[in-house]
Amino acid sequence: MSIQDKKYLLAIDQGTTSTRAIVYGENLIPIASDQTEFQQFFPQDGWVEHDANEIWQTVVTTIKGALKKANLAADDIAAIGITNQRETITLWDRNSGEPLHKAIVWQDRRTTDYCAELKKAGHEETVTAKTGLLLDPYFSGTKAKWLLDNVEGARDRAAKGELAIGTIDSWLIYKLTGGASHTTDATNASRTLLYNIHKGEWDLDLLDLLDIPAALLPEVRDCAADFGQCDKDLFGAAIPITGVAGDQHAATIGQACFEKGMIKSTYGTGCFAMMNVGDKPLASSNRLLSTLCYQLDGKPTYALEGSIYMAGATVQWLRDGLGIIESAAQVNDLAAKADNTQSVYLVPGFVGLGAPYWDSDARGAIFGLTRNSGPRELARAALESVGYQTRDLITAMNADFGDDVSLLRVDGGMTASNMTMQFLADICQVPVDRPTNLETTAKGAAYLAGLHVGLCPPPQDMMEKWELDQQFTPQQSADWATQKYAGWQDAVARTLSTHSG
Ligand SMILES: Nc1ncnc2c1ncn2[C@@H]1O[C@H](COP(=O)(O)OP(=O)(O)O)[C@@H](O)[C@H]1O
Ligand SMILES: O=P(O)(O)OC[C@H](O)CO
Repeated sequence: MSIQDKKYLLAIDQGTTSTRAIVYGENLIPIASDQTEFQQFFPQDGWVEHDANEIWQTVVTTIKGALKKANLAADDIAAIGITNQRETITLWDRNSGEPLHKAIVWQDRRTTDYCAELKKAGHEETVTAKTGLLLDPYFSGTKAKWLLDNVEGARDRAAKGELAIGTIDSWLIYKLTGGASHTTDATNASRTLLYNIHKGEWDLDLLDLLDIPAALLPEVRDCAADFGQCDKDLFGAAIPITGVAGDQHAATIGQACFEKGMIKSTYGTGCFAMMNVGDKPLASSNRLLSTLCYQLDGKPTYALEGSIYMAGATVQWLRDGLGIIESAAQVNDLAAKADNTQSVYLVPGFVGLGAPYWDSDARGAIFGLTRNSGPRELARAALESVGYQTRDLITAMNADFGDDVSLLRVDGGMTASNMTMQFLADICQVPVDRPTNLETTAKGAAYLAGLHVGLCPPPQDMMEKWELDQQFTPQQSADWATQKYAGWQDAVARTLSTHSG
């Protein structure tokens, strides 16, 4: 069958806790999917690792599972798109394809001291100017250096050209193509701390600073490009891989935020807000990240990003840590019964605070408890913390962008909570739009793959096809929002590790 006769696309969504494969039919309608979780390793306090081989196996089984459920053969698939947890890094042997160590996950804080040393030595300004990022252990570069310094023999073997390094997309492409392609896309590259977002290339000064040999790194391509073909022995046909983007970038594409000023916010475990800022990078003066939004036809489009570590994960804490609910969905009924006269604030700094505070040493705190406070007020405070944190990001984005955000597109598991979405609209004082398709990440990856093989229309058409499920408009006054938010700001100030009280 020639590629023009094939109607189906397949997206791999390789996330932090699970891997999903989704088969799409015409007009990007999902027709079958398969999902599997994999093990999280916590070898020390603050360390988080994944077994790259296990991830690879989950990709193989979910692809086979999704094809089976769709009743299709590999030969029916026109192209594969890959989207992935970002920043997580793995080092492997180029010949055997075996990892030398477990992958170091984006949440891992083992390079905190090294980042502090680099900051102290005055390197942050240069790093931020070149990459748009901050000297934080979140990003891949310092993790890559840790691997080279700590895996026995890695530096020698790297010097001999025997090793390869890459983010999860790059690892999966390598495995899918039977070792034929060591590539990545510009969005994933832009999260490594090694990629110059202005020049669109690996930055030799930064590679030098972090002591990482350039020969280890993958070749960087557009998001819709030829990344190689699957080894036909894997699924029975040599399916081309033609779309790749980091998960938050793919969600921005899946939400059709193709115009400057459009913003999406994804509420899963954490929350990641991304604003399309057009064809020039916008340096943040408010501790946001300046990053790639996507790159098509060799032309980069840039974004401002705010990353929050705890959104739905705070609801999980109510369930698993406090035991006051049995399922995430129950939080809504509980919160709906909260006493409106109480002002309880929960600052979810369980693993530190992300944007715009970037305080690794802060820890969670609850303020405003009275003798009448109980599970109901805590449930409401947990949901509201998501709204307050989003207002933090929007305030920073408005200041950086120079124009106020007028609409927020949302997606992710937590958007099922109408109460959270209404509070989000009220506290941010902007309409919140929830689309019919909440699997925007996988959809974005499938779109990129389809765009390259001519199965998907240009971005403008995608914007017209975006479908609203429900809009939440602000029901409270701006004064109400300002007053509630002032209480949050006070609570955060008292939670930061620099607070002296
Ligand atoms: N009805 C709900 N109300 C509030 N939170 C919810 C609800 N359903 C799911 N969640 C939260 O959403 C998160 C799951 O969203 P998902 O997008 O699947 O996350 P991820 O892709 O990061 O694993 C969980 O942390 C869960 O606590
Ligand atoms: O896998 P997720 O959905 O938790 O996303 C992780 C982000 O890409 C980390 O930057």
